[in-house]
Amino acid sequence: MSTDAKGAAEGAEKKPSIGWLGLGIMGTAMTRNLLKAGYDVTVWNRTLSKAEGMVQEGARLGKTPAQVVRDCDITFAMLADPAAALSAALGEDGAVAGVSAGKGYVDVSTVDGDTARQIAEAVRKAGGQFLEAPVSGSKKPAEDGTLIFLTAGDKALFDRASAAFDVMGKAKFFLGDVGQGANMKLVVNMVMGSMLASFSEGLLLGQAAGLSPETILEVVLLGAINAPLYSMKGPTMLKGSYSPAFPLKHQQKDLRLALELAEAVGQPLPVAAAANALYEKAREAGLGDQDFSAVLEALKQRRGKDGA
Ligand SMILES: NC(=O)C1=CN([C@@H]2O[C@H](COP(=O)(O)OP(=O)(O)OC[C@H]3O[C@@H](n4cnc5c(N)ncnc54)[C@H](OP(=O)(O)O)[C@@H]3O)[C@@H](O)[C@H]2O)C=CC1
Ligand SMILES: O=CCCC(=O)O
Repeated sequence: MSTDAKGAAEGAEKKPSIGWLGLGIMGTAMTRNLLKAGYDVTVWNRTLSKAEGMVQEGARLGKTPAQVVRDCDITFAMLADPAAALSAALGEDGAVAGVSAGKGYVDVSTVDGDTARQIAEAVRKAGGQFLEAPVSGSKKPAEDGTLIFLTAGDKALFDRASAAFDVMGKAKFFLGDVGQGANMKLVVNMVMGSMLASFSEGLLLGQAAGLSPETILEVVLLGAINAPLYSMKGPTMLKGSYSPAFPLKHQQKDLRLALELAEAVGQPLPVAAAANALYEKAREAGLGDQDFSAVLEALKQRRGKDGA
């Protein structure tokens, strides 16, 4: 076959059918992009109404995670936390019950390495392939198809799922054995949580000292500490607007998981531990479903309470 003919044959290769478990902020946007790219997608969500919304947009409805896996070549899971990922994979009528030889299961939720390894073991025992693939990037990159996939596990599944990753993302890393994707994701989100907590402290310190928050933001964005995070979140934080792109409860979960990883590998993380305590307070104050930038509000509430 000539190179051109081979290229055309590869281009015409049949797309794998895709299963999707979890239609929250991220899962909804990612599924939508797969549908737009012409994939045959079957969805399941714990709360049925969200899945029905995707059916209106062209997806098929799966009754249980197990049925989705049975009906599809590759199933992705985008679920809240380790408990949700384990329940959808290993619970009654969970995904693993539908796994047989050749099935692929890609968990894109942010979980810890132990959770990913438990699911990997069960999927492989049932004859399937497993890949963890947590993502860097939030609601907007999910909508724009510019996420960054941090994958590890079965390389053959990475290759089979690559075209779908390219629809949903702008970059993909294969990091080796299961657990390394989770570890990379937790490193990134630990830094991010501390950055926004520190930025919030800067805003409040400056304001308490008589500076304008708008000018503080302007100076930050011009200098060496400028980051896309501050230009994205800064303006809405100044307005006190926290419509969730990345819910605060998930940021606190990621700090908690990073601290557990730190304990396991013997690496002290005093800054992340302090940030985690602040996000915990924010959750206690009822801010868990707001964007994680609402950590600013938790700090505001502490003024005058900490002997400051
Ligand atoms: N939002 C973001 O910016 C990013 C989030 N992430 C990570 O992606 C994952 C999903 O995030 P996001 O979409 O924002 O979260 P959401 O809170 O919007 O959605 C969570 C999803 O998990 C489901 N779920 C929760 N608990 C259970 C359970 N016990 N059993 C089954 N399903 C459950 C929810 O179902 P139901 O609708 O029934 O509640 C929903 O589909 C998280 O791990 C998060 O840390 C990663 C990168 C960016
Ligand atoms: O896990 C959430 C990541 C959010 C982001 O990368 O902006």
